[in-house]
Amino acid sequence: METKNTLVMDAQILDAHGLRKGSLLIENDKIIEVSSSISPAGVDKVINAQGKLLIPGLVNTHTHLSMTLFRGVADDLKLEKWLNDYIWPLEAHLNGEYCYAGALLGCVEMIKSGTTTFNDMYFYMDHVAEAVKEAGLRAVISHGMIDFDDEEKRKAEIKESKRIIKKCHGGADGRIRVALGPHSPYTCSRELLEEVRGLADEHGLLIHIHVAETEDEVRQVKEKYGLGPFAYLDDIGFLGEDVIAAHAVWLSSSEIHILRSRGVKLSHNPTSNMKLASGVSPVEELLECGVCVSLGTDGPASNNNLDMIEEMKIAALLQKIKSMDPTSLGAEKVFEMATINGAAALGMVDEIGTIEVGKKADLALINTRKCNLAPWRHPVSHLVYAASGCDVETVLCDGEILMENGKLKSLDEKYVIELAESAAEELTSKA
Ligand SMILES: C[C@H]1O[C@@H](n2cnc3c(N)ncnc32)[C@H](O)[C@@H]1O
Ligand SMILES: [Zn+2]
Repeated sequence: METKNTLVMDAQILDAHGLRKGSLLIENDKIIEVSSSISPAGVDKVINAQGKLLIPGLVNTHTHLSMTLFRGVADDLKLEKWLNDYIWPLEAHLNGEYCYAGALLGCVEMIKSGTTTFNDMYFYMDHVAEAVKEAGLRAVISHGMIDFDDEEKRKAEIKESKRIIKKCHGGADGRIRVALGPHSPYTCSRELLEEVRGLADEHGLLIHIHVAETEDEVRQVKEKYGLGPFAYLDDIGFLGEDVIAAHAVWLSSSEIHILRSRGVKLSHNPTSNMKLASGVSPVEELLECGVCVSLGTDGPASNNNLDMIEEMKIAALLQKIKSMDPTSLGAEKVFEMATINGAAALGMVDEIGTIEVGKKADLALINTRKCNLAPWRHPVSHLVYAASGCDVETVLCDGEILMENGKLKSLDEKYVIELAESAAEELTSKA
């Protein structure tokens, strides 16, 4: 294979290890050198990063990307009503083309706001994979399985998951991995969850699931199984280091202990939890107990965007209000959640999440010379509390430049917006 070099010159480099000034040499998909100065002689492409902050591409560990199509259709509702009366009836009209269009739009939004890896649970995932491939992003994708105790549905869901594993796992030059996506303990039978555990063990795949999102869920699971959602999942032998659970809002202290001892990874989704008034996850306590908590936006119909920079700020602010203590979840910690913890949650800690030699070149450059970031003083604070996704200028994933100086390279933004607009219009007119 022909080698291709890219040099990111004179940046302020910020990752979970701290801040330093320097340059970065990329060969093909990987970072091969980080030092105070690297000569541009003989390099194929030079990115001048003077006055820019270089961060690891952000990791969004829970989303439903194609739900961009439902942005703004059902706001200001509780989860149960939102799903039952609005979202699920609309989703009954989905098809592969619509999911592709919605996912492509989501990819544009993520690239433009500095996210390079995401964990997606939805439907028609081979079409979502196509969008990820074209966009140049990295993703873990799972078919969302719901059986409501119906054996026929269970078989169909498992069959679809197996089809997606076969078709998409390792796709897009290894940027796509497939996980198993049982929706939740209140929509999936015990049999389905047990089968998922078996498949995860057999194929070495991650499990992506919603758990303990609302008080109503805890009530339902307790009524049916006599235990809280995480205690129940542990009781059936479902939990392990390969499980990434979204939300984890309503937890007992014994369940926090279970999460820690089983090595379960969490995805905290503060905006969605606030918008649906689901509750406030005890993130600070979980982190103190040694649980890996990462960050996600949830779908763009309950957020209503995919901006991980905004999500970091909301996560930090929400913990401060929960504890009524402004020292809770400071900027450094929340930045770790959006980068290295996300990488750890997805089993990619050796590949992404920090800026280090040997890791993938998944990076975002932020313009520091913006009115909302002046005076440029405290990079991690400015990133979390003052910046937004709009301040991201240049993005690389797997060594490829996906956006340069605000211009998308891998996708045609105007075309993608039009495609999604017409898919959304067609879809909502059917419902
Ligand atoms: C994969 C499935 O998950 C649903 N979904 C989207 N957002 C949430 C949420 N916050 N909680 C539970 N389910 C959700 C999608 O609408 C789809 O039906
Ligand atoms: Zn979700």
